[in-house]
Parts: sequence; C-alpha cells; structure tokens
Amino acid sequence: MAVNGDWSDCGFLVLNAGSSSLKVALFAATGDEALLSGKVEKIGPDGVIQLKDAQGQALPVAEGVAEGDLGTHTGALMVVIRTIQRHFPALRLAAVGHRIVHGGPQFNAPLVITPDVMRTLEALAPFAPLHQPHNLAGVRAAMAAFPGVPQVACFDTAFHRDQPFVNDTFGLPSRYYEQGVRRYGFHGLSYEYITGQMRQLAPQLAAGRVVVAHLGNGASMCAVHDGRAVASSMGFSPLDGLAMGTRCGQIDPGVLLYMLDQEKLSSAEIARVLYHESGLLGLSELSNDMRTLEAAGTPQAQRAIDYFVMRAQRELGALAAQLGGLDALVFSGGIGENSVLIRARICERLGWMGIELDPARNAEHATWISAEQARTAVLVVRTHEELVIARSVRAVVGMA
Ligand SMILES: Nc1ncnc2c1ncn2[C@@H]1O[C@H](COP(=O)(O)OP(=O)(O)O)[C@@H](O)[C@H]1O
Ligand SMILES: CC(=O)OP(=O)(O)O
Ligand SMILES: [Mg+2]
Repeated sequence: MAVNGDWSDCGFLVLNAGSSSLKVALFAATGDEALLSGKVEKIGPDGVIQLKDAQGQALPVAEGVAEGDLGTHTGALMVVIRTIQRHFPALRLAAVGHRIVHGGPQFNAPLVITPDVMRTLEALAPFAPLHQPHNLAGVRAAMAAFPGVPQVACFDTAFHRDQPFVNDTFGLPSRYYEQGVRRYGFHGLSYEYITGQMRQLAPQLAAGRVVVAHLGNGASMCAVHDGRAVASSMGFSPLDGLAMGTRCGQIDPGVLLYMLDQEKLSSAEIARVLYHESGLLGLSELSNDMRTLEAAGTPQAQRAIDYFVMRAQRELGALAAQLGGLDALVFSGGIGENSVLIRARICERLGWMGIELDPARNAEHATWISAEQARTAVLVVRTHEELVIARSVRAVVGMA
C-alpha cells in the first residue's frame, strides 16, 4: 500500500478470467497504458501464454515454467505473477482488480472483496458456471499470493442494474423475481468502456439510441439510451440471446423439458449441452472459432454462420424496438472487431433500419463503417474491459 498517499512506486494487477482464458494487465498508479499485458489461452493441456510490455514487445515468462503450469487458472496466474516479479522487482502491488461476471441483484458498483462478499459471490456461481468459479479462483489465488492487498471486484452485471423492470424480469410468478431470477445481462464492463468511448467519438450519438454488439466467444447485445442500459440480449445466465462459440443462445424452454422428460438427461448433462456443445461448435460440428468457420467453407460451417447472423439480426431488431428506433450500432468483441464478413452479413437487409455499410471502410476496419448517406451510424470500437477495471480499482482504493 502507499505510504502517506505516495503511490509513485505502486502498481496494481487486473485479472479477467474467462471460461478458457485469463487476461492480465499490470497498471501503474496513473495512466491508461498497461506496463505489462497479455493472456493465457486454452487453459488446460495446450495452454499458451503471451505477455508483452508497454511498447508491445514480447516478454519472456519467468524461468522454471513447467509443462502443466498452464493447466489451471490458478497455475496460469502463478506464472504471470512470477513473470511480473522478475520484470518489475521494485514494484509494490497496491491492489488486484478482478472481472467478476455475476454480482447478483445486490452489487451494482465495484467494491473491495471481504469474506462476506466472497460468500455472496460463491453463492452466485451456479448462475454463471462457465465464468464465476474461474473469477473466484483468480481472487483466491491473488489473495494467497499477495496477503493483505485489497482485492477489488468489478461486475459484468452492474451496468445493467438500472434497466427498467420490464426488461429485468421474466413473465414468471413474481416470487421468482424476488428470489433473484432476473435478466441480469453481462459484458457490462465492455459496455461501460464502449459507451465512454462513444461519448468521446460522437457525443450526439452517445446521447441517443445505441445498440452495442459485443461479439466474442461469449456474445451479447445491449440497448443503451444516453449511456444508460435499457435492455440486454443476455438474461439470467450468460446463455441467453445470441448464439455463441459453444452456448446455444435463446431457446424455447420446452426444449429443456424435452431433454429432461424424453431424453432423461440430468441437469448436469443439459448444462453440458447448453454451455459447451451448442452454438457455433454444435451447429458446425467443427469449431467454436469464427475464423475457422469462415475459412472452412463447408455447408455445415455455413449453417452455423447463417444462424449466428440471423440471431444477431433478430436481437438487434428487438433491442431497437425497445429504444424506439436506432441512431447507432457499434460492433465490438473478437468477432465484431475483426470479422469483415460477419459485420457485412449482419448489416445486410437492414436498410429499413437506416443501416447501410460502406464496404471499403468495413474492409479496412475503420471506426466509422456506415455509408455516408446512411441514416444510422455503424461503428467498430475495440473494447478494453481491463482499463475499465483499472479505473475502478483506482477509485475504490483512493489512487485516483
Ligand atoms: N479476424 C477474425 N475474423 C473472424 N473472427 C475472429 C477474428 N479474430 C478473432 N475472431 C473471433 O473472436 C472470437 C473470440 O473473441 P474474444 O472477444 O477474444 O473472446 P472472449 O469472449 O474469450 O474474450 C473467436 O470466435 C474468434 O474466432
Ligand atoms: C459473460 C460472458 O459471456 O463472458 P465471455 O464473453 O468472457 O465468455
Ligand atoms: Mg470476452
């Protein structure tokens, strides 16, 4: 911690633990540029780590990394910590910031994790089984590695907490809402960053009706009016809405009853189908990776892409209806930022919404990709969840 408010030799770590990856960034007390950033992907037997310094140069990991160290989130974090200690021996760690996917109905702002908070977050793990256990494993590993250092939770659900009741509830008996069965929405750290960027890039549009499409391995869309969340395609869990890498997206609950009653699947088996075997992977029977599907050119890969595009168009229409019209559509996430094809396919046939792309600008991944004469702006904004966490950590521990 800082001595007499002097944070000059302090830094803090940001962890974004996903279903199969761990993104990390090390920040100094001030500044938006990370001193070190990187990710561990495919955590498991084929884990791969890439770390870079502030200039973008690859940083070698600490010696002694054994095969298998990248097999778990905790092992991967230990490799990152050893590497940081080697490259920044004089740095004093003032805090660790964590992306926590589920904050439930109670948490709508970043906070320091106490034992009580930890218990509440653990109880929410069944609502986001692909994410929350990994998020919390990251918290425990960081607590063990840095005893006494504040651990700050930043919630993916917080951005959506003030959406109107009709977009927060299901049409179930009201006791379910009281129990916490609500449409939480996720990817909130990404939406917070993008709405902030929109205020800088296009203040007039940011004050209007915007749909942000966060299309990554997990994918969702959020309707935002004047920077505030109105509705999200994701609901109670990160399963709802768009088709994803391995998740099904919107589904008729009757299908779950069929799996239970006719196929006699257990709830664990159903969860496996919905979270791990569906979406792009399930439809293509090839891959959850959009790059692989685009390159494959097989009829089944094509069907998976067609379904992904159809769901995105349907959700966009539904969210635009909630906003009473659309001033801007913003693409983000690994697919939204990088796939010329998917952006073009989603925007195809949306002329009635005022959407028309400029193909050359789309191909260049320009920030503004809509045609000059188009009524609705279409933008590409690279998201930065780690920076949102970094800003929150500074505010919570009093560094800002
Ligand atoms: N150039 C590209 N073209 C198409 N898809 C891409 C491209 N680059 C990355 N993607 C896709 O982005 C997805 C991963 O997005 P990302 O936001 O990094 O995921 P995560 O949810 O794990 O943070 C993968 O499906 C990947 O194939
Ligand atoms: C909430 C969610 O789906 O997150 P991710 O995109 O990291 O899988
Ligand atoms: Mg993501």
